[in-house]
Amino acid sequence: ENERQLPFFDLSTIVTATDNFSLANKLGQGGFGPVYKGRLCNGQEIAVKRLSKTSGQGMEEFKNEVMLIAKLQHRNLVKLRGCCIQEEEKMLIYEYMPNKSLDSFIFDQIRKALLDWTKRFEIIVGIARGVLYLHQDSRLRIIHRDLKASNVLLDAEMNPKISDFGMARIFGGNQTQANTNRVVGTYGYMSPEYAMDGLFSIKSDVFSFGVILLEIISGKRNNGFYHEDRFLNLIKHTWDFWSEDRALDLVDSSMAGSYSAHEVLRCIHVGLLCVQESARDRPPMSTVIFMLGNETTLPPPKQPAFMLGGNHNGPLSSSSGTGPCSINEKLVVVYTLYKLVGGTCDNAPEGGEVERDWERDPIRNSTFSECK
Ligand SMILES: Nc1ncnc2c1ncn2[C@@H]1O[C@H](COP(=O)(O)OP(=O)(O)OP(=O)(O)O)[C@@H](O)[C@H]1O
Repeated sequence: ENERQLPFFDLSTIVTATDNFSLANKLGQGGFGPVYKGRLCNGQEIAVKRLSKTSGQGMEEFKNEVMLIAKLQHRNLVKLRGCCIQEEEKMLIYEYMPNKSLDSFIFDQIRKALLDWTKRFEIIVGIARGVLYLHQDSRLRIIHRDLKASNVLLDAEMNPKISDFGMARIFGGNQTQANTNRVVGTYGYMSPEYAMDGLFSIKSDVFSFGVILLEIISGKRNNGFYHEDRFLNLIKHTWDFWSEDRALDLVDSSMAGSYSAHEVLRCIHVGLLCVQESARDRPPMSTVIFMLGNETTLPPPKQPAFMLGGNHNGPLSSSSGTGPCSINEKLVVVYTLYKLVGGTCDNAPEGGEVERDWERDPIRNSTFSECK
């Protein structure tokens, strides 16, 4: 029992559990490194994230962060069971989620049919509750910073569980610069103030949540989205439909019309409130949950931030021939274009919540300011 409280696993335990990190057990490759499925000798299934060796963080810091994060518990968070450290190797051990990630359902032509409206609505509310816990209810106040459909895993009952929370802290340093592909793959979910100015706050998570919500309803990715031969993104698409009073045209056709139009419209409305251009206008997660579950009058959404998605073969590819241009180059282009067509740039989140990547103290990282 004593051992169970310590979240440290022996390397030999993990080697046995994963059959020496066999290819057959590899679940996938994320920006932090490969992930393996494992089975402990008591039969419990685990997922092992083997961190690439680029982390600059010391072992003691790493252990401390894992101990803090492992204490967070909520039915909509993937449980971090602990870690395994051996010389230069660092691994994170999570509970295993048999249904993989949300993106493997909502963007898959066959599997998306398994998600009817009731289930999709439950998933939306579940994600919202998980994020609220991170923002408000846990001992540590956590801004996730990388909320996206592939970071929402599904358990055996298809309950959504958020993963990868606390990675900024666990991984140390600036996680978004750990891997370029990672950034490119993720920025369809980034709020404009985070993408452009490195400002993150609970409101940048709200923005990402709004994108996931719209993706769940439409079955389309915010990035790399084409419509009638035009490169569009889902946010712009939603806004256009909404403005033309035909928001239901957004709904994933695999739901075959069997949904409550009233509920769907309300959800789209909430999604649009979450992706508003100005962080200040976006509701906090507590309000989001209230709005999803109650018949209150919602304020009209203001124009969202129209960021183009993360398709680096898309119209913003570098022409230099030296590989894709940097994320910031692309975003500057997009954002400048956006401003030229009349968007405003009043993006500063409320005072006190604004944090800048480059000003963060990597140890006493304010993403995790302790709550009283
Ligand atoms: N606890 C888990 N249970 C089951 N599968 C998991 C678990 N954690 C991760 N996976 C799977 O492992 C793969 C890699 O996951 P990971 O979170 O590292 O990367 P990602 O979300 O694809 O990208 P990123 O690192 O940018 O977040 C994904 O296919 C994911 O579904």
